[in-house]
Amino acid sequence: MKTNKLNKTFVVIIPARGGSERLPKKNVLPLKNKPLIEYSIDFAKSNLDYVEKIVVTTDDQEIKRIALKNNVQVIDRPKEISGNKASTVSALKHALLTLNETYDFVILLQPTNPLRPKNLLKSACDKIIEEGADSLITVTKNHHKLGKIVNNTYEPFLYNMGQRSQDLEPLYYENGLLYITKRELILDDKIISNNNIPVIVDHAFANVDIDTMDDFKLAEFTLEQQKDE
Ligand SMILES: CC(=O)N[C@H]1[C@H]([C@H](O)[C@H](O)CO)O[C@](O)(C(=O)O)C[C@@H]1O
Repeated sequence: MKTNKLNKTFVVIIPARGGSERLPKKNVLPLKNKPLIEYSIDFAKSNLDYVEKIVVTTDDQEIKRIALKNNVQVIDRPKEISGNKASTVSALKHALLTLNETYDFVILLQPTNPLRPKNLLKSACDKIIEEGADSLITVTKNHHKLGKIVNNTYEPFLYNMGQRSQDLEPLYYENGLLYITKRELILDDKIISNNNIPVIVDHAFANVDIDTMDDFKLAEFTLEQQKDE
């Protein structure tokens, strides 16, 4: 296996089920004429100085065809772990156990987060190695004043009504852009552990996480805006 400057091996795994419910066939929907999954494949390919291998795991023939056309390895994801309740980690674990090679870290790229800042993967890999962590997750600062509805009444959550937003305790959301996890953790059915580190992403791309047609339209809009900058 070739090694990168970090002397660790990274495999990118892109899990792409065929049977999305809210937005049918979402992983292959054309975003500006390119199937959604190709954004993650291309992103991984632009980082081949860090990444040893790119793998798509899928139960779907069309996704398989697109992945093969892009020259990446395909792992056939068994039906039992391809339903709408199947966890992402079960697909990653199956892929790792199916591959003949052993890698130090898995980089998970979700096809539903097609837009990522250019240097995200390299800076995240550098960070997890520098800090000696076993897992890494990308997050973004939340700018909403969140609350709960209890007994038909709104209750502010972790703030007081009228409190200035600058004075609130910062909260972050999981943006889904990228995860890095040590092989052993995945084999133990975990994507992040208590020893994880966050990478804070402050970029419009972090708002794009596609579950619905509205999310898809936001992706189109965000991509269009970015082109103008
Ligand atoms: C690695 C991981 O846990 N992925 C999960 C993602 C992310 O939590 C989300 O994309 C973050 O924005 O959410 C799901 O797609 C979802 O909510 O249906 C389930 C999926 O297993």
